[in-house]
Amino acid sequence: MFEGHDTVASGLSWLFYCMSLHPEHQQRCREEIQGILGDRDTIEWEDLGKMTYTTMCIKESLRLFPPVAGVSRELSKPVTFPDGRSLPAGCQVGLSIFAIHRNRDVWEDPEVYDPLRFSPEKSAQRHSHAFLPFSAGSRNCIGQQFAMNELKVALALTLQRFELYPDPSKIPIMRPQIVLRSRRSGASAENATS
Ligand code: HEM
Repeated sequence: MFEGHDTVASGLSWLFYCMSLHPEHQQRCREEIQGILGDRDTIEWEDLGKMTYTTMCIKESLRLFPPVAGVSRELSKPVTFPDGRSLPAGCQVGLSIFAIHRNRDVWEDPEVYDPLRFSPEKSAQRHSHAFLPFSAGSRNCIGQQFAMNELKVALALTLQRFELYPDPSKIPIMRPQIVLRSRRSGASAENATS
């Protein structure tokens, strides 16, 4: 349940929340999706690769609210850091994905939701491990492509029908468990056609 379900549920909840807070990005995604789908209410495989702005919005949401906020590893060999400090083999090391995603040395105004950080040009300038929602290395997430596709499909079909608004009476409170949850929903939806 943790790997395939709770993670996507967390990612989707925070994505809806980000969209509700940023109607301009929400509308740009909606227009992109309408341009791809036209009158269709089903999504074909080829549609997914065309959702470039939507993908940037999803990534920015995964940066600010990584469903898996941290991972841990047991060192199989000693590690020496650039500053000369080192850790011996056998150490348990915790890695905060949440903190990496908000590192001021890497991300300008890290608290700001800005999908354009994930434009191809800006992404190319960044270290490959600056953005790690699916971890990295040999034990990274085997479901990441599937997860991204689920998020795209769910967002596309939702934005086609609904407008998302923030709910000020239910501002979410982050609750990092194994998966980053919220105590409250944070957003509500209204039929986009009414
Ligand atoms: C937004 C959704 C998801 C996120 C953020 C996510 C994140 C992660 C992360 C960070 C890890 C590494 C854990 C670690 O290093 O200890 C992981 C592992 C894993 N994920 Fe995902 N995941 C997501 C969705 C999925 C889906 C949809 C599936 C399956 C269809 C899946 C299957 C797995 C499996 C099997 C592992 C363990 C891989 C291994 O240990 O070799 N994940 N995931």
